[in-house]
Amino acid sequence: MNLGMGAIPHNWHEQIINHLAERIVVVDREGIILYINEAYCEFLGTTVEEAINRPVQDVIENTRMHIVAKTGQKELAAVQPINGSEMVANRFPLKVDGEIVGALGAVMFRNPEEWRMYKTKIQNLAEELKYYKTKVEKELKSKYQFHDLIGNSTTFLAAKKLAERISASNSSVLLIGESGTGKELFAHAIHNNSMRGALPFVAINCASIPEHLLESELFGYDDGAFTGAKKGGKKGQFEMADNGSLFLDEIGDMPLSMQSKLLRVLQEKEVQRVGGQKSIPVDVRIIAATHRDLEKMVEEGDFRQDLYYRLNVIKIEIPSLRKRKEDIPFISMSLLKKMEGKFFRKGIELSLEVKQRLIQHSWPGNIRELENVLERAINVLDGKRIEVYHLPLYLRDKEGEGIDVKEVNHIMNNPTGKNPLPISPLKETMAKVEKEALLNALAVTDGNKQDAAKLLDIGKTSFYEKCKVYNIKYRKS
Ligand SMILES: Nc1ncnc2c1ncn2[C@@H]1O[C@H](COP(=O)(O)OP(=O)(O)OP(=O)(O)O)[C@@H](O)[C@H]1O
Repeated sequence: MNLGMGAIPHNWHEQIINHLAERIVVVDREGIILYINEAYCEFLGTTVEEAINRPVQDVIENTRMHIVAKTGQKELAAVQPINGSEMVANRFPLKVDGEIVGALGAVMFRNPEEWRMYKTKIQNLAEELKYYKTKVEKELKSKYQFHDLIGNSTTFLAAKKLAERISASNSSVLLIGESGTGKELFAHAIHNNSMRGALPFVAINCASIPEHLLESELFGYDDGAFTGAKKGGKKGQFEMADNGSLFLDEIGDMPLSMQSKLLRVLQEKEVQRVGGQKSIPVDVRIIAATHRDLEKMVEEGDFRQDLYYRLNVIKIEIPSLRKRKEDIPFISMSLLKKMEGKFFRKGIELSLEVKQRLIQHSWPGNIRELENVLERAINVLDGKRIEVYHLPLYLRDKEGEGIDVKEVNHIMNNPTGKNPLPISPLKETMAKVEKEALLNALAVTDGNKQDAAKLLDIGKTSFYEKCKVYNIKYRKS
């Protein structure tokens, strides 16, 4: 029994081929046309008789059939401009007994109508792509402003004030704080409040990108820089952030080799794409953040000192929630208000005991953890009041653990986080407030008296004198 094409009558073959595909051409090893169908000739504006036995390059514009017939390498979905239109061609080498004997080429779309339909579809896709591209570009804009940063404690307000004051400058900013303290929010707000606010804000998490991809992510790559590289190359985050701000999150996790490259870019203010020769000038403000102790990392040789100095022009320490417990009730209520909208709920409140538990907890995950706890509670809540049994187990079990009842009560009686001033002789109150202001400024600048004086807008000498009066000997943390 004949199971191959031989079973099909010979005079059917051409019809089958023509129905199957589009426009077809077959060449021999030398690239001479052995077969070409009428549809293809019609499209080319020639006839089968004229085309047969001629070199394929003389008949078909931009063809590579003669090359495929030599190399034996197939080429799929290759875009081939013919007659002013972009055609999509598949080219296959033909092998008989393991030897290349020629090549088969098929150009998709049998007639101009089909081509037009395809073109419309592609056009729609291209438009969609453009739409999403602009959308993504818009999303490069920063989302948060200073008023989104919740907190009334003096340490938090001092950090926020410092951030507001330095927004306008072009200097690098280093945000230090535990995970979930709001470093990214601060970065957004600083950018938004600067002259660059309307320009791109690009964020990159140095810890989440595999080491081998970090360089091309930051600096981009040129055409053919590596296998799998996108045709035409790709812009890196530095180029994307040009004229705007680049937020380098988890900078402490950047490998040493990349630190040197980053330093070079910061010094020279130009990038070189991976695999590229050209230097591209970039004007980018760097806002870096980390939860790590960079100074210790420098001492231990894990972070470049010169890069640390470059980044640490303005250092802002964001206090952990543990260190501003007085903010907990206020932040919890503000977060609940925001969540009410998301969950279509209204008037949710916290029971007294819940407030106590929240104040007692040490919040290693800071505001992110608090957000999760509250969101979980809303999800399991039937009524309006969040009770202890709505909290996750690890918070429910805290009963009695290291409670400083006095502190908790003080915070509970002062839910806005603002310290009420005692009723005592005015001079005494003034002195108390002044001392607290000096200490807070020192805490924010990590003991740097000159910066602390600037923050309080007083002269250095006056600052030193006041420190002496109040017997302040601040030690770096
Ligand atoms: N002061 C704040 N006011 C309101 N929400 C805050 C504040 N700080 C943080 N958040 C919220 O807490 C979550 C974590 O904030 P963010 O991502 O900025 O922290 P982070 O310090 O950058 O964390 P990580 O170091 O883990 O990246 C976010 O959902 C953010 O909206």
